[in-house]
Parts: sequence; C-alpha cells; structure tokens
Amino acid sequence: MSPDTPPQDIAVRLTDVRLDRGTRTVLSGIDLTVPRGSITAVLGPSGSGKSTLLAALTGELVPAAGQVEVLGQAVPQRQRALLELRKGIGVLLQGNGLLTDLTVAENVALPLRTHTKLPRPVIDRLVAMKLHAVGLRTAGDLYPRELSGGMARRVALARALALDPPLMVYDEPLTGLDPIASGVIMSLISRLNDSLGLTSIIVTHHVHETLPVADRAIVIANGRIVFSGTPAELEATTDPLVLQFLRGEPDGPIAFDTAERSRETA
Ligand SMILES: Nc1ncnc2c1ncn2[C@@H]1O[C@H](COP(=O)(O)OP(=O)(O)OP(=O)(O)O)[C@@H](O)[C@H]1O
Repeated sequence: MSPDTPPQDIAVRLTDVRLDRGTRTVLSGIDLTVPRGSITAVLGPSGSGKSTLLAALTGELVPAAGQVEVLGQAVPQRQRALLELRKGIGVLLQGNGLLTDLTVAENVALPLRTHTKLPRPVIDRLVAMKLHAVGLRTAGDLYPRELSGGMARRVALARALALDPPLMVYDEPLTGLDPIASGVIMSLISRLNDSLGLTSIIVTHHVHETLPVADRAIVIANGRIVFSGTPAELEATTDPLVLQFLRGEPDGPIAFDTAERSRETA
C-alpha cells in the first residue's frame, strides 16, 4: 500500500509500535497498514504475539511506544471513547463466549440490547437478519448446548456482527472445528467481508485454510513482523525464518522460548 493512501482508505495503522506484557517486550518496531475492505491474515508460531497485537487494536493493551490508529482515530485510553471505538470492532474469539442459559437469538441480541435503545421488534428483525447472514435462520430458539461446534462459531460470528462493525477481528476462528466446518467459516468470513464492505483481520495457525481468502498476510516471529505481503508472495518466499514457520520445523532461525518448547514436546 502506498504511503500516499488517503486516510479514509486505511482501517488500521500501526507505526513503530512496541507492545510489552509486564516487563517483557513481546513485539517491537511494528509497522502495519491494513487497507479498508481487505482481509489480512496474521500468522506466526505460538506465543509470538499475535493475540497481543489484537489486544492493541481493541485498546485492551496500551502500547509501550508508537501509535495505533483504528478506523481513522488513535486508539483512545479514556474509557468512554474506547467503548465507543469498540462498538466499531466485531471480535470473534476461539471460545465463542456464548451464554449457555440464553437462546441463540438472545445471544445475538445481547450487543443490541446493551448498546442501543432500539425497540424489541427492530432488535428481533436485526437478529433474524444476522442469523440469516450466517446460514442459521431457523436456529434462533436453540440453546448453545444444542449446537455443533461449527454452528456455535457461526452464532458467535452473528453476534460479533450485531452492531454492524466496519472492522472484524478473528482470533483463531477455526480452532476445534473439523475441515468441513472450517471451510464454512472461512467462506463466511470472506463472503461477509465482501458483501458488507468490512475489513477483516484473522489471527490464525491455519495457514492453508486462511491464505486462499486473504488479500495480505503478515508473519510474526522473534518479536517482530518478519513477512508482510500477498499470500502468493508468502508462498514464494525463500526467507529461512518464514519457511521454518510455514513448514512447521522445530529447528531454525525462529527462537522458541524454552517453556513453550518443553510444553509442546512433553
Ligand atoms: N495477559 C498477559 N499477561 C502476561 N503475559 C501475557 C499475556 N498475554 C500474553 N502474554 C505473553 O505474551 C506472549 C505472546 O502471547 P500471545 O498470546 O500474544 O501469542 P500468540 O502468538 O497469540 O500465541 P498463540 O498462537 O499460542 O495464541 C507470550 O509469551 C505470552 O505468555
């Protein structure tokens, strides 16, 4: 993306950002521009800082240095302004976060009830539209325990879309899903992005399922962005560090921390 891209065409911009967790620097020197309308895959080994990067976008983590701009504004620190910005960011987490004693429809209605004063019939109509968008028009009266993993993920997606956020953030949207359900979720993410004019950022380990729908990919390793480009450029890379990640090789230039490795090899 050119440095002259008009600000209104940029959904997210990070400039020389450093993110710490406690006393430890997780990421530094992060420069990233996400164009509006695009789908960006954020890839990298476990513990490399992908979720930490998302936390900076939602204002959950304040950068130790640098600027984070989301939807045309610097991520605010004041609580009220932050809540306002967060209404524009739909978040889908791997745990789904559905409330088990509410029906599917009530779960999807929750953000609308909390953040708007819309009358009940309007909310019901919006909920029906969101459920229709994820292919679950008739599931409104079911409870989360009655859903398959893939259906539950789609309900969580409908709920994340409830307030029509222009930016969608997905943290491991395919975790725990079989290949068919994974395919359904990825194609939904892609279709919704295009049909609703969203911008999507997908943090994932599922490189091969995600790259086909992504416009851009970044790879995070060793505390920084080690690759940024198109999926085709990623697949053609000869960078040993990026290749090590793509091939899942334990030995190479990516420094895994010892605790992580001993956990994985146990
Ligand atoms: N809330 C937190 N408090 C302290 N340290 C944290 C916190 N969240 C993450 N970390 C640490 O920050 C580092 C990056 O973690 P993060 O969850 O961002 O990685 P990730 O790439 O998303 O990993 P995974 O793919 O396993 O989800 C890890 O060392 C982790 O232990």
